Amino acid sequence: MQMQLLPLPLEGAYLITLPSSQDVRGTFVKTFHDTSLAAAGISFTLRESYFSFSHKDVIRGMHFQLPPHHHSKVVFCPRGAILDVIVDLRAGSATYGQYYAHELSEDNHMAYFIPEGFAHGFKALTDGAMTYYLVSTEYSRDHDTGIRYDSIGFDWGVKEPIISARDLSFGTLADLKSPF
Ligand SMILES: Cc1cn([C@H]2C[C@H](O)[C@@H](COP(=O)(O)OP(=O)(O)O[C@H]3O[C@@H](C)C(=O)[C@@H](O)[C@H]3O)O2)c(=O)[nH]c1=O
Repeated sequence: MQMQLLPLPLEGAYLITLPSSQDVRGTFVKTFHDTSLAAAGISFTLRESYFSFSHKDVIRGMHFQLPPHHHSKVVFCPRGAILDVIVDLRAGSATYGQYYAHELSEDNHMAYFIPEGFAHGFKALTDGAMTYYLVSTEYSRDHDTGIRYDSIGFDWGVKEPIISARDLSFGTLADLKSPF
């Protein structure tokens, strides 16, 4: 089962169509295939994996880890649906500060490959939406940070999101001095 990687306008980021098959028992979905990523020039070593469940209209983000614990991630949504957003934070990048948004869901079997130097966040479109991560570094509390979700120029389509106090405490994209 090869994966189709669609290059995004933000260089190095991809949308992946996860290969799937259905039969009388249900659905089978492949979530990671090293050879497919390598064919796109991506070297990814899995160091940590986790998932969250979110109520509808929860926003989590926009998160990243600081160097030297910065990472790339594969993100997908095995249950429900999320509106997933990435922002290029690479100093000197032609698309610095630009975002890309796409729905990931249990129905479309889409995933992101998010390279190092990006912030990531999402809005849950359904109750109990599951967000699943494969990550290339381990969690480091002292390096885990972010920028305000509402400072990236993206219309999240929700007036009063459910969001953590930590996510509301972040600085803005405009005030960020890129660590990447
Ligand atoms: C991310 C993370 C959190 N934690 C702890 C910290 C805290 O007590 C609890 C919940 O953490 P958070 O509130 O940061 O969870 P959450 O807001 O879901 O964090 C996630 O957000 C999205 C947008 C991402 O891109 C992920 O990489 C991750 O940062 O889990 C870990 O132990 N390991 C981890 O890898």
